[in-house]
Amino acid sequence: MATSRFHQALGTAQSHQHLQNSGSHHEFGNASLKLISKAFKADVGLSIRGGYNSCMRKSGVIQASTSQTSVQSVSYSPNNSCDELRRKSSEAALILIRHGESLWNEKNLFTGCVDVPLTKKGVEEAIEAGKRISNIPVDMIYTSALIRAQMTAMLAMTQHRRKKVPIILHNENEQAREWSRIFSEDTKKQSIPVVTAWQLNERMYGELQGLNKQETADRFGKEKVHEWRRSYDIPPPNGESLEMCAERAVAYFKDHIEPQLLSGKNVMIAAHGNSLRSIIMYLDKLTSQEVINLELSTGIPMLYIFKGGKFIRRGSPAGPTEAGVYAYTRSLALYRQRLDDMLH
Ligand SMILES: O=C(O)[C@@H](CO)OP(=O)(O)O
Repeated sequence: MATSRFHQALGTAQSHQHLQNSGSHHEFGNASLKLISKAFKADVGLSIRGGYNSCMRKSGVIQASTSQTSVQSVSYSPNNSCDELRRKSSEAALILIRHGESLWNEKNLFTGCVDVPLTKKGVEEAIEAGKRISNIPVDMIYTSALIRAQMTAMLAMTQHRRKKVPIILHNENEQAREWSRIFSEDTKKQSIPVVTAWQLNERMYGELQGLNKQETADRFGKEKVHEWRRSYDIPPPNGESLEMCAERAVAYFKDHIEPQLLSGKNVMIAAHGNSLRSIIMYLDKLTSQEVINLELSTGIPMLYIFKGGKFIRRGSPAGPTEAGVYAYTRSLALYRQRLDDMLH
């Protein structure tokens, strides 16, 4: 019985850490983006990514930059001679979004791996999230296998200024792959591959799935239910603990998503409260005590920059305009400037 560990955890859990309010690492604060873009105008000719791409082309490693619709075509070679240069010079954006409100969030039911769609409010949250990331580059999208995460990703992308088309990859068998082939290179260039992975699913909530959260707390006690919901290593009855969820979600992140970031691709992940908590625990190097206090709201995008092998949290866009709340890096400011130039 891990009650004492639970009480210990509860002691440190007095003030919950809401990521969207944290606002840490805001390098450029509230400076207007125009000013940022101007300040870094000198960097325009010296595109970091350009240098990296030519290096990759020379080495024959790069396939089709952002245009490929098959993840299999991405080749990442850790021993490549250009790797060091790439690691030092390139940066990639990583956006994490917990899905918008689902019909079972609304009813306060434990959901886990039950595949429930969004509510109208959830649809609106996803669209709002999309507005906040509409100036951040997205080259690849990863979602769980569950419809609420997929709806969120797709709805968010309807707001993106670049207007690329997110396309779900069907790699389940040879026929699915063959039947979903695209035969135009131009069309491929205007699309974003969307990879669905069960490993990013919500924590499997075992025998709590479908139960009302309040009724469960009334029946088993508030503390026991908090332990099931937020402790790191105590699983709910016949379900996954956060630790077990991390074993598949973080492993998937390291094996499949990190190599994309390393190769300079900007990635968005649409997933769930607990699969994302486990990934954030890895990114922010949180302890099993600290992660207890980590709460994610529905439909709030979080931005990380991957640079020099490190993940830097750039705050979370909680304000009305993303420029004021995101801390843009030089490359992001440049990307936005290009969008402005292209669209005006
Ligand atoms: O029901 C669930 O699947 C999750 C997320 O909504 O609940 P909890 O807040 O307990 O992690």
